[in-house]
Amino acid sequence: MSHAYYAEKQVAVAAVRRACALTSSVFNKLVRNETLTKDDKSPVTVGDFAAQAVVSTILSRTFPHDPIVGEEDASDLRADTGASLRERVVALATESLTAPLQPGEEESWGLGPSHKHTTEELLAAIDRGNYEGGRTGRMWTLDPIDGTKGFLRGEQYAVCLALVVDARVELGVIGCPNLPRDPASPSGPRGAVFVATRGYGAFQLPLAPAESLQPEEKATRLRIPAFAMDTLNLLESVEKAHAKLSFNERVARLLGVIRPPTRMDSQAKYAALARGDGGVYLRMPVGTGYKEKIWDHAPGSVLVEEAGGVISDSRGQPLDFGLGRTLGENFGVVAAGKAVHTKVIEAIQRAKEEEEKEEGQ
Ligand SMILES: Nc1ncnc2c1ncn2[C@@H]1O[C@H](COP(=O)(O)OS(=O)(=O)O)[C@@H](OP(=O)(O)O)[C@H]1O
Ligand SMILES: [Mg+2]
Ligand SMILES: [Mg+2]
Ligand SMILES: [Mg+2]
Repeated sequence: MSHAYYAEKQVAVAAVRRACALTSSVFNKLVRNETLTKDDKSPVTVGDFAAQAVVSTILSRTFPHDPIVGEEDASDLRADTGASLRERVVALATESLTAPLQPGEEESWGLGPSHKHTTEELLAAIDRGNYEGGRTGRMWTLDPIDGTKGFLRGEQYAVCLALVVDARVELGVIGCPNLPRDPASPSGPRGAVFVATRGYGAFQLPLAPAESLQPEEKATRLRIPAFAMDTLNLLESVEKAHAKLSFNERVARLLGVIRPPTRMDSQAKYAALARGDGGVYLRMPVGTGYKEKIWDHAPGSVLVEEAGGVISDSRGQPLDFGLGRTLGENFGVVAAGKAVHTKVIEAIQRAKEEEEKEEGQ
């Protein structure tokens, strides 16, 4: 097989799968048995750091010249006060990296029982995520746990990785350990990986590598279906501090949407959209001047586009992944199937006018 970025896709899927196994095990070992309440936020911190160490280690072996824009850095772990956290991160990352090779993985990726990983190497791997981003060249962007709050609640979160080349997202991988495999059976088996390479479509793969000896074999191609306004619903953030949900309500009313919104943490929202489980991703800024991070949208954007959808800011302008670690000026994010997207942008305009009128009274 030799489609564009095929090697990158194989590595990225494997890395995200390893990181998903790690974060699930952190949740089972540390969160569910209440270690969290004793030691405040550290379980998630441990999960974030260790997952970033694992993905970055794999990328540094396979694509040593590619910089990484990652959410986390190791400064807290290097501090004297970080000693116990550091030990746990090193143990978790080592356990994950030295687990037996899975189908499709190679020992030269730094994986398997024969490899040693020193503390300094793992901290350096985390710190490789410090790249400042930019308009030209290749770079990866990594969110080791997207939807931290969802992770802690045992709800949705995602391990997210994208390859950006000259400010264009070419490849996106989103691992969703808690997402139902089949949206038609919400209480059925959970866990899936979503992958899109630009020009080659969007796919859902099994979370467990052993279930897909040939990665394409068990892949389901994703297309956003056409929605009528009475079947449409909004996909939105759980956290009120992350998005202006009252504005979403206004937009839904103007669109004639009847179904209630689906609230879900993380880029699992983009995965749901890509497979037709919800018709619009709508995220409006809350007015605090927060700048959206590229790792929170890069993988989701290519997934949605390859599923036949459109993603833009709330004025219909493309998202710009070439500005650095953030999307710069924040005017929200809208993603949907083509026809619906146009209607949502219009409705947002009307909703803004409505809001301004009310505020002016
Ligand atoms: N103030 C503010 N405004 C907007 N967005 C913010 C804000 N603060 C955080 N974040 C980012 O939101 C990421 C979580 O994804 P969502 O907001 O889609 O989900 S949810 O809010 O948790 O339901 C979350 O990603 P993680 O930190 O990886 O969990 C943040 O990057
Ligand atoms: Mg995030
Ligand atoms: Mg995160
Ligand atoms: Mg975070």
